[in-house]
Amino acid sequence: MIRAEGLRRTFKVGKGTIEAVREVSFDVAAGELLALLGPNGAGKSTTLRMLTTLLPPTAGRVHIAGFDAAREPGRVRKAIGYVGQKNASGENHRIREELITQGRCYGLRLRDARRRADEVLEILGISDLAARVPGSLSGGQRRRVDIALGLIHNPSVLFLDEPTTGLDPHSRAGLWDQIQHLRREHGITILLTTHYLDEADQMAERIVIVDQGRVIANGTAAALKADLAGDWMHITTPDTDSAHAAARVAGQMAGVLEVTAEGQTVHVRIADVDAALPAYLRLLHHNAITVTHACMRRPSLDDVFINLTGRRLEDTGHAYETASAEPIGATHA
Ligand SMILES: Nc1ncnc2c1ncn2[C@@H]1O[C@H](COP(=O)(O)OP(=O)(O)OP(=O)(O)O)[C@@H](O)[C@H]1O
Repeated sequence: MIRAEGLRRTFKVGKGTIEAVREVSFDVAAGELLALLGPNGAGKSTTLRMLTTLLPPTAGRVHIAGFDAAREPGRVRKAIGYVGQKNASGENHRIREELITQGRCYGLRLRDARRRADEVLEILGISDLAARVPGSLSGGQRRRVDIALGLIHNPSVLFLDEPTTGLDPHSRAGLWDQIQHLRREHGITILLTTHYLDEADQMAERIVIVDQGRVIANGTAAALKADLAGDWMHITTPDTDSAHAAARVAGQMAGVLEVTAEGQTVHVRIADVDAALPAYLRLLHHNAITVTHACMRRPSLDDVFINLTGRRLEDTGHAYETASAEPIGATHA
């Protein structure tokens, strides 16, 4: 449904050139929900703007719903909805009237625009806001109105640029329910960008990680974590000699990716920790090594990013907090 092939975009700034997108290629199947994740300045918004015909690529091709974006931009625009980072509705226009006006801009007859406006209000669960003006709404309500506007012409593909940024955790969870509902009940293909690692982890079917204008990973959260990070086991021993002995034992186990001894503790990165931890404890017992504490940790998407780039997502820009760490009502620039 969405195909990005060798996308590249440079910007001239003064005498220099910024390579915002160097090489981005991926596909999104019909009905799939894909999250584009990456640090600030990675090239996510630029990619989205190229996919939605708002910006011509320096090189590469875009196909949406079978149409070539360079040759048939009008048909692509009819097939897609785009919800940018800024609010799309006028401050003082009543929501339903705004929806009807924008529906008319897409060529809907008045009767159809009215019917569709009521439909999208219903889909987004905001029928009670029909007569309100955007200026009087909460952040979460406004984002729903923006998405309703993006859906007014009944697109089969929806692009959302950081739809949950600036929302409190409760509104964010509610909006995600709506986004999941759009995909599940209405079969809409959705591509969104997000800052929130845990949000991408829990909600997206597939994640494309972008860094410095390039795709560096593409897969389900579970597959990325299993392939690129591995699970961890941590065990503590009574003394450093025991820890070193325990590290040697771990080094002989199948599936081990990394072993470090730190004081009395041993950290082991390994595939399939569920099976590995009991096996490791049995081996340590067999080697007469005492264990005073043992635990395991599944990797996060941040671990995936560290393994790919050597940097933490949190350190690469601002605003890479996890959803739960953000105070209620916080906003982002
Ligand atoms: N119109 C422009 N002119 C010059 N440079 C630009 C322009 N648009 C984007 N850039 C630069 O291209 C790079 C990629 O920007 P982009 O907005 O695509 O990143 P992003 O991943 O969406 O970041 P964020 O998460 O902060 O929105 C950045 O260095 C940005 O400053």
